Amino acid sequence: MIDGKTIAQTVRARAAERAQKLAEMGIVPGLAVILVGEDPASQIYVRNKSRAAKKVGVQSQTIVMPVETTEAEVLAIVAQLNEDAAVDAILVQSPLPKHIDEEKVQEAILPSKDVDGFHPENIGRLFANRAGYYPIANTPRGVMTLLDATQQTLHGKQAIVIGRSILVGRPMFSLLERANMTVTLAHRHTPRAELRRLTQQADVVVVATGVPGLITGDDLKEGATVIDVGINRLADGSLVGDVDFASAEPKAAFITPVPGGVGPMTIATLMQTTVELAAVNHGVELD
Ligand SMILES: Nc1nc(=O)c2c([nH]1)NC[C@@H]1CN(c3ccc(C(=O)N[C@@H](CCC(=O)O)C(=O)O)cc3)C=[N+]21
Ligand SMILES: [Mg+2]
Repeated sequence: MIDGKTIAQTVRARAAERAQKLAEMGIVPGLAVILVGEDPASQIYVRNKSRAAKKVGVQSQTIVMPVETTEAEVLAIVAQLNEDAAVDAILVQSPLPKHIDEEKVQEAILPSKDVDGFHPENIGRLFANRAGYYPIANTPRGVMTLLDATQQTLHGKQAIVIGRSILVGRPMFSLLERANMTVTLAHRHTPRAELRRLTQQADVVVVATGVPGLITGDDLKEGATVIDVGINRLADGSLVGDVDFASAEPKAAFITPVPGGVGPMTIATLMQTTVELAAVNHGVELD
């Protein structure tokens, strides 16, 4: 079992150390989170983010806006945060209400404050495998930290990513390819039988679809590493991933639980990225 909570704690502690170093130079990393509407899951994540920020020494502010907020109003807040020297990192919680063009909002955030790594300029840098520092989406980046903690060789092995979102699948594909894996990107149009054939070959399976129980033990190769990015709340209030844990766990060499796997890692990585942006934006070199 890959213990996301413990690994997240290690990442947070390291971010706290670096934030402390910056504070000694008079730089307090600043994170601004914009939440539009009252989606209950989003409220939980945003609360978790501000809690983590407090622990790490990141100055965080959450801007809560009503569901009827216009796109222009969101863009105006983003513009204001772009100008605010105390703000190093801007995150607009997804999903936004349907009347707001999410891509337009993502593109309005300064690439140098784009803590989610969703701006096309940052995505382009990642996809093109450019050198130098730029923010990378926190969920897939956190997944790489989890894989690193398993201390296995990725180089030359096979990976499959299921789901092609900007939040997870696309950047995940790039990061695994960068680790010199052979990567397949599957999605809703991949025929079911084809998907099973592909997952049965894979050494690393990353599932990010929002379909509970999509992947079972029968879909896996013996000894696979299984990363479950899904978070699905069932009618009884329980939280499950996209992987049927009970059947997958006996076949997997490593597997992440839900909750307590990728979720806490995403938040810890967000703190890591915020501290890095503060350093880069103030021209400070961190070790
Ligand atoms: N701009 C933007 N950036 C994001 O990174 C982003 C987003 N929008 N929208 C939604 C997704 C999802 N996400 C999660 C964060 C924390 C947990 C988390 O803390 N999960 C806990 C459980 C939380 C619970 O009880 O519901 C766990 O898995 O153990 C989950 C999911 C960030 N996302
Ligand atoms: Mg500051």
